[in-house]
Amino acid sequence: MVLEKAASLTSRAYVTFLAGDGDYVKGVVGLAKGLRKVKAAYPLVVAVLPDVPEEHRRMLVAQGCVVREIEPVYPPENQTRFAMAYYVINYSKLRIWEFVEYHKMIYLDGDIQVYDNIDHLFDLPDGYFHAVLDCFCEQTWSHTPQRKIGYCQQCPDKVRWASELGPKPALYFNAGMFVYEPSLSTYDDLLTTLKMTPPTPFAEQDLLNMFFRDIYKPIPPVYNLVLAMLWRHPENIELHKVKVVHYCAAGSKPWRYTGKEENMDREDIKMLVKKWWEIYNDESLDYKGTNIPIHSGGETDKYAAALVDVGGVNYVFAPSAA
Ligand SMILES: O=c1ccn([C@@H]2O[C@H](COP(=O)(O)OP(=O)(O)O[C@H]3O[C@H](CO)[C@H](O)[C@H](O)[C@H]3O)[C@@H](O)[C@H]2O)c(=O)[nH]1
Ligand SMILES: O[C@H]1[C@H](O)[C@@H](O)[C@H](O)[C@@H](O)[C@H]1O
Ligand SMILES: [Mn+2]
Repeated sequence: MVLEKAASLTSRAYVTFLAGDGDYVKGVVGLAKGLRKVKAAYPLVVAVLPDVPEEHRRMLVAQGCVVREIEPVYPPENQTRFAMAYYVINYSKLRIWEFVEYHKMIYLDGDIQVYDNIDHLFDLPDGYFHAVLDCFCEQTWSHTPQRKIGYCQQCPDKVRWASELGPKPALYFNAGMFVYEPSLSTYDDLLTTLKMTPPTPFAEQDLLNMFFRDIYKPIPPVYNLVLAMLWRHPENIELHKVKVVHYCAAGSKPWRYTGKEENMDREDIKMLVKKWWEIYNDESLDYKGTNIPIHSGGETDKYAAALVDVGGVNYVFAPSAA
């Protein structure tokens, strides 16, 4: 029992979220292969909603992912217009706080690719919420006073915050990537807060920003390049140093890319889309282990393996994403 607890305290995993029977599964397959390419030491857990078809789950397990079904989480009834209608399903992401068999996790959207190893982020201090600052300049922000006056936290001195609008907004992160610690009490608090809070255009991203405001610590933009940064704030980005790319700009999802939407004909975008496809199509990155779809993680696997040798602890191993 004590040993089990010790193991669970050190376990780590990447986690992503998958909903529906559409093409986001391609994003998750690409992500699993990308993590393997950079030799990530920890597995990729995929939190799937019940509407993800069996065939897609099998594809993910075949790619070495740990598939975990989650129940949907719905926001309270409200007339809000989400920035994208489908953002409503993203509240279900909150379920990842229930994955308490892991001590620490790195959440990555399915439209993210990892081009460099980021395992070191698991060593960031506990007790905080680490994520990258968002940019307020795209059309999706048109409902906000920030966008109306042209204020962006990426260049807070270019257009200063207008005090007539009230206090300066708190730092705001993009919720496509973050480092967090699962916790049942945090999960309960998140759900209680959700029930009391009318939904807003960026759905759970707004909720998480409000909820973790006091413990939020920004990490550098190389850990979640929101593509619009390339044309909105090029002075803040050194593209060759970027480790994690988030294909979130309108028209940029690699598996749907046509190049026709605004900004999508840029050379840097074409290069990033090509890089994504190279990983997705690289058969040498396909998972080659044996799948036992029950989870554990990284260093803990090795530790647990030792425990099994001595006997006494009934562990089953999951493949690492690496
Ligand atoms: O049909 C879908 C739609 C979304 N997703 C999952 O949900 C994630 C979020 O959707 P997008 O990546 O399309 O959303 P954006 O990057 O445009 O949105 C940002 O704002 C959202 C507000 O809800 C979330 O916080 C999201 O994580 C954050 O990156 C996807 O990556 C994917 O993992 C699916 O599985 N199927
Ligand atoms: O979640 C949203 C989304 O990813 C948008 O595409 C982007 O413009 C925003 O900055 C972000 O907050
Ligand atoms: Mn995304």
